[in-house]
Amino acid sequence: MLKLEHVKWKAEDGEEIIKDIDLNIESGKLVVVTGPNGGGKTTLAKLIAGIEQVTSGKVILDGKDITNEDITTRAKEGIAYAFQQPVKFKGLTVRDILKLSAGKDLEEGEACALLSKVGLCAEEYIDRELNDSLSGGESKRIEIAGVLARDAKLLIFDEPEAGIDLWSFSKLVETFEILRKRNKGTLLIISHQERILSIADEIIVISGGKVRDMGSREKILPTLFKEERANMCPKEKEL
Ligand SMILES: Nc1ncnc2c1ncn2[C@@H]1O[C@H](COP(=O)(O)OP(=O)(O)OP(=O)(O)O)[C@@H](O)[C@H]1O
Repeated sequence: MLKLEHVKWKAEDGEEIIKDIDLNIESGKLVVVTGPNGGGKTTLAKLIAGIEQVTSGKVILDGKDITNEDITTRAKEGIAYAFQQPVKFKGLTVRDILKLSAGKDLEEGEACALLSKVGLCAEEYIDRELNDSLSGGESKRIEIAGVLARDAKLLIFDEPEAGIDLWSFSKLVETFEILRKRNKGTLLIISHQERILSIADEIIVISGGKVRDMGSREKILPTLFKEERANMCPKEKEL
């Protein structure tokens, strides 16, 4: 469903951050993108969602070349993206943002069900304003609920575990598993979390702007941490 062909991205200073990435992601899969900090995972997700535009190469969604389409058009084509650092919208309530994300009026019950999927008590949060009074973890969960509200073909979550308490995280992992079972759309999750890696159909390891490895969870997981160890500097290994 999603194909990247020779995708490269250079930052403004000319440094090549994404170096010739080819990917083929099948429909209905739960794919986890992992790898060391600074490896290029978020940049890759932004290139897929259209937040950044590729320097060269192609992005193809369901056979359609969307390389030159902007973020709004890609959202209409069915790509939903939950930022690593959620965006705040002063003046809007949680209910407003869920409606906007869904692109339709939501019944009270539907909005509450979305909040419950991310471990938030709807009664307490539905009329809260999206301002600085929300904690980082609360904002993050509301942002994820917004992405879940979208009937998207490709749901991208950037480190959904970041700042989320263990109970809510378990709830979120359950939600990811339910979404996968429904086989409705593809989930692309950037994560370092073992619990998320352990439910992946496919794992893609990104490091130094390249795909270092990819394949089924059974193939990748046994060697994943050994490889990370091999990449450590000698002093670190001695610890
Ligand atoms: N706009 C930019 N200008 C310059 N450098 C950038 C820009 N965006 C990202 N980078 C650099 O590109 C590299 C990859 O960043 P990216 O955020 O994609 O990594 P990541 O794998 O998601 O890391 P993490 O696991 O820490 O979230 C980093 O070295 C980062 O500093």
